[in-house]
Amino acid sequence: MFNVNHLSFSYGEKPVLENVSFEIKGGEILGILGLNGAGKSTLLNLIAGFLPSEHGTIHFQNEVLGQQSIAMLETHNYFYPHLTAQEYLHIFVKDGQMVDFQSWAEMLDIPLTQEIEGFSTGMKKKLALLSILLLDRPIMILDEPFNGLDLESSFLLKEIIVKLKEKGKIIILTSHILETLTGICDKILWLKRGRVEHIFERVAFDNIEKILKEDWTKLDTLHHLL
Ligand SMILES: Nc1ncnc2c1ncn2[C@@H]1O[C@H](COP(=O)(O)OP(=O)(O)OP(=O)(O)O)[C@@H](O)[C@H]1O
Repeated sequence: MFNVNHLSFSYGEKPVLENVSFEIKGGEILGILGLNGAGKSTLLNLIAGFLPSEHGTIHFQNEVLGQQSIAMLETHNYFYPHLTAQEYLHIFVKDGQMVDFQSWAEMLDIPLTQEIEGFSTGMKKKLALLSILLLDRPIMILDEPFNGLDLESSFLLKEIIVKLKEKGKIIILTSHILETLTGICDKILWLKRGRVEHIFERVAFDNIEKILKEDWTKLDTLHHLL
């Protein structure tokens, strides 16, 4: 079980997350939904330990979450440009771990011997994704993993996420595409201005769009402007 309890965070004087709590079981996928600036990336960065948590607790299997339990795919991926993909991936391989690089690379269309400098955005995303798959941690955090992926890669990524779930991983992901989240998630947490507005269980997924639209007040302005 993975538990986030009463997590709050501010950038300086600016509060960004307030009293965020949720829990996920092994083999569950939690989607995080929220408008731009709602605090999704901040929440994921706190969980991954990239930001210092100030208030609240994060536990995995009844212990304070350790970084060795978690792997995160960030929205933007940074690489040393003159490494080849293969050299980069080798950084993540554990002693004795057998990896069929060739098959992975062919499946994801990653040119193994090419320097990362010449990679497109989508290729970099897939390389970063493969690197965290090699880490094989029990908790996988994917911040907008579908951004920049072509149709085939998006389809493959969905399959990968479902396989990871079947293996008992805990997966937390964000997406701005509602259908992406409703298609694969077990629960969807709606983050609104840094607070948990609602956690939707799968049975309530059909209502999400209606509920979100009721919350949006800008349509009148749009009709007025056009
Ligand atoms: N390094 C930072 N310093 C100060 N404020 C920040 C910083 N990073 C983010 N913020 C602010 O924190 C709030 C939440 O940002 P965050 O990136 O977590 O939102 P998000 O939900 O991931 O947004 P998006 O959907 O646009 O990616 C925003 O108001 C943003 O301006």
